[in-house]
This record gives sequence, C-alpha cells and structure tokens, in this order.
Amino acid sequence: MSFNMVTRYAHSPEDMDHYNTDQMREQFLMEKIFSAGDIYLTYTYNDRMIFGGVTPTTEPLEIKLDKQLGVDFFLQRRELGFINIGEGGSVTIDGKKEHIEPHDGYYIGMGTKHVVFESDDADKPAKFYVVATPAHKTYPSKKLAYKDSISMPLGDQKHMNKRVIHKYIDASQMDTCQLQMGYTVLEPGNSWNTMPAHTHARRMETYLYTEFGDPDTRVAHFMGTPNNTKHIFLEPDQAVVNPSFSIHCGVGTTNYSFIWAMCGENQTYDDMDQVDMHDLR
Ligand SMILES: O=C[C@H](O)[C@@H](O)CC(=O)C(=O)O
Ligand SMILES: [Zn+2]
Repeated sequence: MSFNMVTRYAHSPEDMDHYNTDQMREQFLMEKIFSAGDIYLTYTYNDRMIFGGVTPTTEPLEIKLDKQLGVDFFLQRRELGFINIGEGGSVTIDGKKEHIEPHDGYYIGMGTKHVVFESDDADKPAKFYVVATPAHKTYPSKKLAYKDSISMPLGDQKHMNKRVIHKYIDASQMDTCQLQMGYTVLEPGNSWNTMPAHTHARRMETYLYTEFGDPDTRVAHFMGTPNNTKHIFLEPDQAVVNPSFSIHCGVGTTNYSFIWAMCGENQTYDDMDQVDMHDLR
C-alpha cells in the first residue's frame, strides 16, 4: 500500500495566462487517481478541497491525515463524500460496515474517526473517488445510493450534450457544510458536457472524468476565464481542478461520464453564471 498526497497552490487568471501545456497539466491535472492497493490524493488550496482515489485490494485502506492538517484525525474538521466507480466494496464508518455497490456514494459527517474502505474482490477492486472539504458542524452521515440520486436530464442530441446529472450530495435535500457532489452521464452519441459553459465565482469545482467508450477515448477539458481559455487532454480516470473564475466543460471522442464536486461560498446548485457563446475565446 502506498499513500500519496500532493499539494497544489491556488491560481489567478493572470498566472494561468502564462502557463504552457506542461504547466497547465502540472497545476490542474491529477494524472493518477486509482492505483491497485493505493491511495492518491491532491490537496488544492482552491477552497482547500482534498480529492482523489482509494483503491483497496487485499487489505482495507483508511485515509490517515493528522499532522499534515494540524488535527488529531482526518475528519476532525472536514466532511467527506465518495462515489464508487469500481466494483463492489464496503465502507466501515466508526465500526459500522456497509456494502457499497458500483455507483453508490456516501456523505460522512465531520467528527467521524475512522472510515475504512474495502473491496469485495481484490482482483476486481472498488474505486472510491473521495472528496473532503472543510466543515464547521457535524451533520449525519448518509448513504447515497445511485438509485436514490436526484436525476436531472439535460441537453439534446442536436447539441451533442444529452446527459443525465445525478445529484448525490445536494444541499436542497440534506445537510452539508460545503460539499456538493454528483455524477453526470452522457448518452451514447453525445460528447459535450457542461456546454453551454458556466462559471460560479462562489464555488470551485473538481471534475473526475471516467467511463470512456474505449481506452483510446480522450476528453479535452476546457478551463480559464470565458474570454481566455486553455485545454487539457485527459485519459480515463483523471481529474482537473477548476478555480472559481474558470469555466469547466469538456468534449470527448466518445461519450463518457464524470464526477463533479464543489465547495466554497454557497450551496446553491443553480447559482451559476451562464456564459454567452459569443464571449468564448
Ligand atoms: O456547477 C455544476 C457542475 O458544473 C455540474 O453539475 C454540471 C454538470 O454536471 C453538467 O452540466 O453536465
Ligand atoms: Zn459548475
């Protein structure tokens, strides 16, 4: 088992204007997330989100962070969300074990001492995509089954953006300090996500792109201010950090899906500033 966490600092639009391709990737892309038996995390100074992958095989895995965060245990001052995009597994939350099917998720409240991840079958591991954000109050932990997520169909075939947004952690349905999280699935023959694009200066957002149509599928993720954009080409199971000023949209060479997670000033999902297509540069 190896535990890996990298730090990425915060950014300004002026910084980003100077980044070349390698710098864009170094600053915003998390290339490796799921590695058998390992934990890979990024601590971004954009709203202090911690995000990444936990992929248990033969042994259970637990995120152990204390000194690095100046606390006694990982969730002392944080809340945690996860969605499993691998095979079946389980999570044991302060001694209580629950089975987690593919695409099921969880909200785990601040103050939880131990969160232990396991896979049913070491050869077909669960892949837990985890996101932890600063919290100030303990809200009840809650299983978020895929079938109970709030489904929101969006887009149409003409615009090649027909997709279903599945909201898992949504402040209109449950208590959460900051974290909001969900899973969006593009329909076959559709390739544009979050287009028309939006920004929300009140919240930053990370996108994990996954479930590509074939191993050679690539998604180009666009970011930056609407009038000054750059792109990053992604392989399956890679994630990007989007600062609050940034659009966050993508186009793939097949359909795909992605997990989004947000935190920051407010919890209002619809609080977005839609970008006029004429303003994109
Ligand atoms: O602020 C909201 C987030 O960017 C996503 O929920 C958008 C999304 O899943 C989509 O348009 O497909
Ligand atoms: Zn957004």
